[in-house]
Amino acid sequence: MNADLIFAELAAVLKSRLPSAGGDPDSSYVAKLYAKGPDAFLKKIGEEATELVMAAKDQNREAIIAETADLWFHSLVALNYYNIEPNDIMAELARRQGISGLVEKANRKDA
Ligand SMILES: N=c1c2ncn([C@@H]3O[C@H](COP(=O)(O)OP(=O)(O)OP(=O)(O)O)[C@@H](O)[C@H]3O)c2ncn1[C@@H]1O[C@H](COP(=O)(O)O)[C@@H](O)[C@H]1O
Repeated sequence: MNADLIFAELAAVLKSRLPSAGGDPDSSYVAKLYAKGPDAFLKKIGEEATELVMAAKDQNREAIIAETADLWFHSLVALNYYNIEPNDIMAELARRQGISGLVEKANRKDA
């Protein structure tokens, strides 16, 4: 299993679900979300994040995995809508590699 490939393949499918690409809300969950507008998928991100927190509080491993998948999926739906590629997030994480969060925070101008 190759995480990069899975993200890239999913991103390509999500692109095809945009209204501009002819996504059909009658046959596609993602196209239905896009047809409803950003509030619909942004609300799902909030819901899935809450469900992940509850799964973690319950120490339910299977639920943590499932809810994280739901959260990542709906986040990718949102990223695609805003024309941001999964690779853009990977690049940001790569940029942060090796920089302690404590050091980064201390160096913020407004810290
Ligand atoms: N990875 C996913 C994926 N993960 C979760 N979901 C859907 O997300 C929805 C929300 O999950 P919930 O557990 O919150 O279910 P719910 O409360 O009944 O949902 P709501 O009615 O509140 O929206 C469910 O309908 C899930 O099936 C997904 N739907 C699609 N994908 C991927 O997206 C591709 C395109 O999907 P379509 O656009 O539907 O063809 C698929 O081939 C998959 O690869």
